[in-house]
Amino acid sequence: MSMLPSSPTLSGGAPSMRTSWSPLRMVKSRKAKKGKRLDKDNEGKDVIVEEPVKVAATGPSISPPESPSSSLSIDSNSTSISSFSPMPVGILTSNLPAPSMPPLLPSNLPPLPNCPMDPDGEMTGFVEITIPAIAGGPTISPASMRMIGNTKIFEVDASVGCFVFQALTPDECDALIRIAEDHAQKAEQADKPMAIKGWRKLYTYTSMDLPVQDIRSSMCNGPDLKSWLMEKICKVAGAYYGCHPNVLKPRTWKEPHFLKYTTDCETPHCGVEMHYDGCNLSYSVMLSRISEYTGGGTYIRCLKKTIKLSQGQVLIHPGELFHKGVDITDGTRYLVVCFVDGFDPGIPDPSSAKGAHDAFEGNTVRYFD
Ligand SMILES: O=C(O)CCC(=O)C(=O)O
Ligand SMILES: [Fe+2]
Repeated sequence: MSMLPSSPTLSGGAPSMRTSWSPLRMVKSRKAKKGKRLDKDNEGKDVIVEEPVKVAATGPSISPPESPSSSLSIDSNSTSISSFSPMPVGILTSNLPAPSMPPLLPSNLPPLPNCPMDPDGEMTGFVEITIPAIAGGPTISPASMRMIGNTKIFEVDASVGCFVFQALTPDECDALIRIAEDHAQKAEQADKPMAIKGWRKLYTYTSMDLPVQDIRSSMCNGPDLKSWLMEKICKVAGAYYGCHPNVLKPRTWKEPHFLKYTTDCETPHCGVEMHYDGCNLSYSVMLSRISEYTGGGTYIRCLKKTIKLSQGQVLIHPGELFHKGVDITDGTRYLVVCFVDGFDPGIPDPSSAKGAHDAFEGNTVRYFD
């Protein structure tokens, strides 16, 4: 069931309040199962990761374990989510001086959109507006947009729980790229055994990865980018899926991680073949400007769509959806990717059986404010 309108229409009248929609409607109670993914351990060896599903989606009344009360409102002045896994001891080995930091962490986070859920489990307060996407990609496609708090959500397809929103500002994205590259440059210069590690292969299908946590390690007192990113994304993701943001956790210490594609090196890393992430939810924040690379985008197999995000937009999708990172043909494309566990939206991939790597086909879609 696609929520996309059949033709691109612009609703002229006032936005309609939609009360019947809820992603929870699509949630099926399923037997707990294990996600599987080929992975690399800290030493670079291949391992198969089996992640038991921690919280199955059985309905809207989920009490988060770390939540002080069952209320879904969160202190909007809080700048960190206390439940994130601490850094492993032994990583903080660098005594390099902390580089001067751009003003990345805002002192006041924007107000948290309260999870709009009434006692009967209905999502309320969503405003649905049908808008046409603006030309800019090879293909123009309409998007269904709704609000969660002050955040505009572009639903790529609600039936598979796949959506886009503006998570970071362009300045924040530029700062993150600079921080990651500074870190990687230091790693190249650093002497062993105190060496910090730069771009490296952490997963089977990607080869230029860098855990966000490493940044903190190399800066000693660097910013807790991990918590900052998780909070920014999970507030909205939690509200969308109907779970408390604090139950959403990075799958391992490697998450979230920077991911770099470039044609500008000896062994170019241009894309990622078709795969599923095997976690509960995945997010990918686009750090690069569209103009900084050609090709690229995230192809979602069941939707036959390649999504090209604008700088600062994040794509969120269930970890079971098959997708691929389409090859770039020029330039550099940076993302922050995170494999998230803790809440299973219970949305299986509706396309063919897992394991089939079908050919790239379909439209390219961009979403605009
Ligand atoms: O490049 C992309 O857009 C997707 C990356 C991805 O799927 C992954 O790292 O698991
Ligand atoms: Fe992926």
